[in-house]
This record gives sequence, structure tokens and C-alpha cells, in this order.
Amino acid sequence: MSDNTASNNTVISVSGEPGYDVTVGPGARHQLRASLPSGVKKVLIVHQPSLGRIVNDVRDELLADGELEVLLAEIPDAEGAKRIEVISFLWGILGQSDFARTDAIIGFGGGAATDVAGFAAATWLRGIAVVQVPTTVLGMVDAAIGGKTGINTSEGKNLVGSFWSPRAVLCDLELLEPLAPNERTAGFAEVIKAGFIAYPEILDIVERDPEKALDPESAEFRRCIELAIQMKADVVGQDFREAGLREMLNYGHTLGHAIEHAERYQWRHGAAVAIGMMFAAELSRLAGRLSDESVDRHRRILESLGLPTTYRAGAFNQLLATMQRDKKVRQGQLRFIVLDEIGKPAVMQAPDQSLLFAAYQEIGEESSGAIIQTGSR
Ligand SMILES: NC(=O)c1ccc[n+]([C@@H]2O[C@H](COP(=O)([O-])OP(=O)(O)OC[C@H]3O[C@@H](n4cnc5c(N)ncnc54)[C@H](O)[C@@H]3O)[C@@H](O)[C@H]2O)c1
Ligand SMILES: O=C(O)C(=O)C[C@@H](O)[C@H](O)[C@H](O)COP(=O)(O)O
Ligand SMILES: [Zn+2]
Repeated sequence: MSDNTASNNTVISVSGEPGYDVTVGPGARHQLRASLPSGVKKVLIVHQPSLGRIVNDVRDELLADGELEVLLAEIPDAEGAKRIEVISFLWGILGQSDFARTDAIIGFGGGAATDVAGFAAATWLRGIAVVQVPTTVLGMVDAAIGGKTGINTSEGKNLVGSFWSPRAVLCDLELLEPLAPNERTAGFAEVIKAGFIAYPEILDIVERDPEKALDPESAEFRRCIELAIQMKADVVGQDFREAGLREMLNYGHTLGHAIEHAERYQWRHGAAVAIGMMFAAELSRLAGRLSDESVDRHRRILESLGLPTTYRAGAFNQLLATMQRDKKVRQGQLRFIVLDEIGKPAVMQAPDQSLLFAAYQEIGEESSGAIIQTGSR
């Protein structure tokens, strides 16, 4: 971590063109005015419905110096926002309000909101500034950082989008207070991903006390969050456009995205990724790359947090068809991020369908789906 200021904020820098800072800590949202590029006259705050009250306060704070015009755009909740109609709605507001290249968008909400706000910013006038204020665990450790923006189509998840870096990311830990426990848990799947692919310290913390790791008041929670952010910042700083290294961040996502699609986006992203990581671990083991113990460790850790590790046994063919549209496919061949050991991700090229099926059998059963639907607690 690069800097720990008196205000109890940690600042993690992401290198790139432009580089930017991720500020983590209670009250980080109050740095929003200072995080906007100089010369901005208008800002559009793109936010989820549940955040109306806090967004009004944020608007009042931005209006205080009398220099900004601040507009609000409420978008549909969760994956319902990641649609072209919502982008078109935002383009309409930007057009009718004469947003110029020097103006800015603020993404305020979970990963769905920051993905949409980022994509609107990337496409308006071929690119205006965006500052991200993630309000979920998942948004803070993953979605708001790294500049992957986009929407879903009826064929699959995140099939349309762009790489467009934010000017700043403000992870205000106070904003997590009203977040439902199931959302915190689902978001933690991406924290665990960071543990499996790069920072096993996260896994050790969770193994010692899963409840504490999930408690936003605990030092353990903060340490896990900051390690996951540091990991994402390091990776996207080296490989912004996913030419190689960045693919590791897709651990668990090939099957995970197919599950989200099969469930018509009613499942939480993190929950689907948890199952996807279990599948990738089994695939790694069956290919002789990962030990039985490391696979058991996946299952133990994910289940200790209440994350799912199994999915409908009969769904393999449907999921396989959807996985063919994964962005990592090359010349029609599927590619998976696997592990050679914990902390050592690698790419598996074109695995046999029989191997995929065998790995799927290890995770296939009737799933309860209990914690994972949008809107459940
Ligand atoms: N761009 C990336 O690099 C990247 C990385 C990971 C995930 N994602 C995307 O992020 C999305 C998932 O993000 P998510 O898990 O944050 O889900 P989400 O954005 O759907 O938010 C989850 C729920 O929490 C609510 N919420 C948000 N903040 C809240 C708060 N502070 N208090 C109470 N409720 C709050 C939302 O209204 C929503 O109902 C997926 O679309 C996924 O594809 C993108
Ligand atoms: O930032 C990345 O790169 C990731 O892969 C992070 C993932 O957690 C995230 O869900 C991402 O949106 C998936 O990317 P996609 O390219 O497979 O859509
Ligand atoms: Zn993800």
C-alpha cells in the first residue's frame, strides 16, 4: 500500500495512461470534488435506486462551491442496468444537457452501476472523464478498478464494452453499512479470487475466522479488501487491455458468466464466480496441475463464507454452449484460467470436452441458490 494518511485512508496507485489513485477508507466520498478533473463544469451522477438519499447529500456537497452543475440519473437495479436501453437513456441526458468533452460522469453504486457509468463515459463524445464511487464490496475490490466497462446482450455477459480508465476511485467504507449481508458475501467471492490467484494471505485470514473476515468493522476485513485492491491495481497497471497477464482476473468467470446467463442474471455475479472457481479448481486437479488438498481448500473456504460450490447437474451442455462465446476463446477453442498451485494461475488451452465434463461432474448437483438471488438477504 503506498500511503496511509492521517484520515485513515489508504491510497493505492494504478499505473497507466492516465494513472489514477484508488482511495480506501471511511469518508472517502468527501474527496469527490477534488477528484474531478480541473475545468469540469457539469457532472452526471449515475446511481442505483437504493442510493438516492446518499446521492442527494453528495450532490449538495458538490454544489457547495457554486462552480458545478450536477445532474442525477437513476438507473435500474443490478443487472437490469447493464442493457443498451439504459446506455441510450444516459446518452439522451448527456445530449440534452450539452455535456462537453471537459465534463464528467460519476458512477455511484455496485459493479453494475460502475460498469454502466464507465461505458457511458467511454462512449459519450468518444470519451469523457469518469470517477467511480463503488458502494459494494465487489465494486470496491474489482469492478470500479481497471477500466473494464460494459453491458450484457441476450447472447451473454459483458459482450459489449470498452476499456476506459477512471480518473479516480473512491472506496468509502462507510457506504458499505447498509449493504445486505448476502451482497457482502457474494462480493467477497472476488476477494477470495484474489487470494487463490495471487495473495494467499487472504485465504489464511478467512480460514482463521470467516465471520471476522466478512465483518466490515474488523481489521481483517480491511486487510482483505486492501490486498484484493492492490492485486487488481498491480495487474491492470501492467496489462490494461488484457493481452496476457490480466486474464488471470478471469479465474472462475468462464463457467461463472455462463451460469449468470443461464439464470437470466438473477444470480449474484460473485456467487456464480464462486462456483466457477470450484469448477476451475477441479479442472486443474483432473489435468494433474493442482493437488487434492488445494481443491479441498477451495471448497472449505468458499463454503465457510456461505458461497455456493455446486450447480445443476443437468446443465452442462447449456453452459458449454454459452462458454463458447467467452472472450478468451481463440480460433473456436475454449481457454480456462486454472491454477498450477495456489497463487500460480495459468491458461489451459482447448481442454477436451470429456475433461470439462468430468470436472463439471465434481460440482454438479441440485443447488439451493439460497443466498444468491438479487434482492434476497
Ligand atoms: N468491470 C469489472 O472489472 C468488473 C469486475 C467484477 C464484476 N463486475 C460486474 O459487477 C457486477 C456485480 O456488481 P455487484 O456485486 O456490486 O452488484 P450490483 O451492482 O448489482 O449491486 C448489488 C446490489 O446491491 C445494491 N447496493 C449497492 N450499493 C449498496 C449499498 N451501499 N447499500 C445497500 N445496497 C447497495 C444494489 O442496488 C444492488 O441491488 C456484475 O455485473 C459484474 O459483471 C465488473
Ligand atoms: O478486470 C478484469 O479483467 C476481470 O476479469 C475482473 C472480473 O472479475 C470481472 O467480472 C470482469 O468484468 C470479467 O471480464 P470479462 O472480460 O470476462 O467480461
Ligand atoms: Zn468478476
